[in-house]
Amino acid sequence: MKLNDPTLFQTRAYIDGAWVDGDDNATFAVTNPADGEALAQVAALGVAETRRAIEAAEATLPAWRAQTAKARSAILRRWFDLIMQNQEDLALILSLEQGKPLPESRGEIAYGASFIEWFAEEAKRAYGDVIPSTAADKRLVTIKQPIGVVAAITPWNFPNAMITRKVGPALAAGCTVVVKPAAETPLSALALAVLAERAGVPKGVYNVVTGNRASEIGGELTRHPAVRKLSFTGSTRIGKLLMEQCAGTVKKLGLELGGNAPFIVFDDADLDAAVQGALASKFRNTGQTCVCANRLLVQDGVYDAFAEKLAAAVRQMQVGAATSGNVQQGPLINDKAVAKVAEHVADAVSKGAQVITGGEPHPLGGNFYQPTVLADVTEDMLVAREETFGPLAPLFRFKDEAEAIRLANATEFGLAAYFYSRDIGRIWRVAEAIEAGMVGINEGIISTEVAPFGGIKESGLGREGSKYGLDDFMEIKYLCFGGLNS
Ligand SMILES: NC(=O)C1=CN([C@@H]2O[C@H](COP(=O)(O)OP(=O)(O)OC[C@H]3O[C@@H](n4cnc5c(N)ncnc54)[C@H](OP(=O)(O)O)[C@@H]3O)[C@@H](O)[C@H]2O)C=CC1
Ligand SMILES: O=C(O)CCCC(=O)O
Repeated sequence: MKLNDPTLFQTRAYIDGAWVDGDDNATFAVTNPADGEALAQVAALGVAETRRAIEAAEATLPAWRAQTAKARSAILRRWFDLIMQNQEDLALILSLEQGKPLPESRGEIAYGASFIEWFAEEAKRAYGDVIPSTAADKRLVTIKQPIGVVAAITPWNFPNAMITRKVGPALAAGCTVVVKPAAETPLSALALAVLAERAGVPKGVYNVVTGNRASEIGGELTRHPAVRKLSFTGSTRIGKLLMEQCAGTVKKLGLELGGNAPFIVFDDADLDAAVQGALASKFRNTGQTCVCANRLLVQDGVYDAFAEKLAAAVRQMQVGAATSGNVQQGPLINDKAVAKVAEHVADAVSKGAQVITGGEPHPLGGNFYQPTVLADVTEDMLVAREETFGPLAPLFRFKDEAEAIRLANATEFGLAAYFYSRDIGRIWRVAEAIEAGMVGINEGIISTEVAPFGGIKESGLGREGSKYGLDDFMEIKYLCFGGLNS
């Protein structure tokens, strides 16, 4: 890996401002999903080291939260500047461990940095209230205070931005953090730690516990009473498990879990715009985002035309390794991910779906799968219920608006949804009827640091980013001042 600044490449965990090995010196391999090449052996930590990280975060909490919001903001701003100054190196590390094409990785670094910049600004706006009193001799006031030590467990699909979207508001609020990055992608988390240290984040405020025994690290993070909030992005199965584990110490929870996003194309849609939106939403990060369109619902009158246009565009997509030039689709993260796409395709085809394009592992082999479009997909197929998390666009057919809404909401998930229409009445009706935390209307890309990201139903709890994001890391304290008449 040829970096402009080789010191960004770290393989030891970062606890209390020091780079550390696991107590037993164990390591685990981080590989490039494009070719299986070993990139690094990274320190594999366990329960004892996790506890030390929590204790470091606890010890430094009083000093960090005592700093003025302006002082914390200045440090975060320097961290943002350093991330952007090192965008190219960070993007390369990210692409090699995660697989997304370099331009997408550059985009993720800028997106990730934007949360640090945004919360550096929001740090200064954690206002309380003065509540009109119900008694003449009392004054009622609220203040906001940092919740305490935060644990963040992050996924491999956004190795940078899922950390900054949690750590930015936590640090801005005055919390300290222990991050456990996904075992597939710890190098991006460690590179962020190098820059945090350089920016002046004090020791113990940002800790990174690397490891490949997630249940041990997660067990300690959810058990330890000093951890007051757990922020998790990942699968619904693990989110539910962590929720149970947090019950014992009643931690506050932020959960960004799975989705099953509908992408609806009505008869009156601008079809070319809908195709562009579908490409962006479905195939971003090779289909591996929780807000990726999972079910494309297309109205009868435009079904064939949309299918043809989408398939033509998908056939043009270049597939390859992240660093191999003009590619739009990288490898999937691992062989399990490839197997899930293949299972969804096989199940759909066995029940009558038609492959319009793709439908097979890519000739490049390994973790590459062809970008795929399936037609005649129906509700009894696996793709209707499960998140594929891969480059598969299944086209369902519907007759009218009521059926579209019924199909869209026929899922336990409620993260993102998208629809294309030019009828303003329909736009309002559908936007209000859809059960999702985020709705893209004539738009396939909805993520930005200034808007609230999060889901309803089994897609999670809380909102990240935006003016609401800071509150999730703060407690409201009510102060009742009495005795004013004496
Ligand atoms: N909402 C989203 O953005 C994401 C959704 N997913 C969905 O989940 C599916 C499976 O992906 P997968 O990577 O297995 O997702 P997981 O939920 O298993 O992993 C996400 C994070 O949780 C950690 N983790 C796993 N098990 C535990 C545990 N028992 N205690 C504490 N932490 C734990 C992982 O660590 P480790 O890496 O060490 O196992 C990782 O850091 C995907 O196909 C996709 O459908 C996946 C990733 C992100
Ligand atoms: O898949 C995820 O969990 C992260 C969503 C990426 C985004 O913020 O758009």
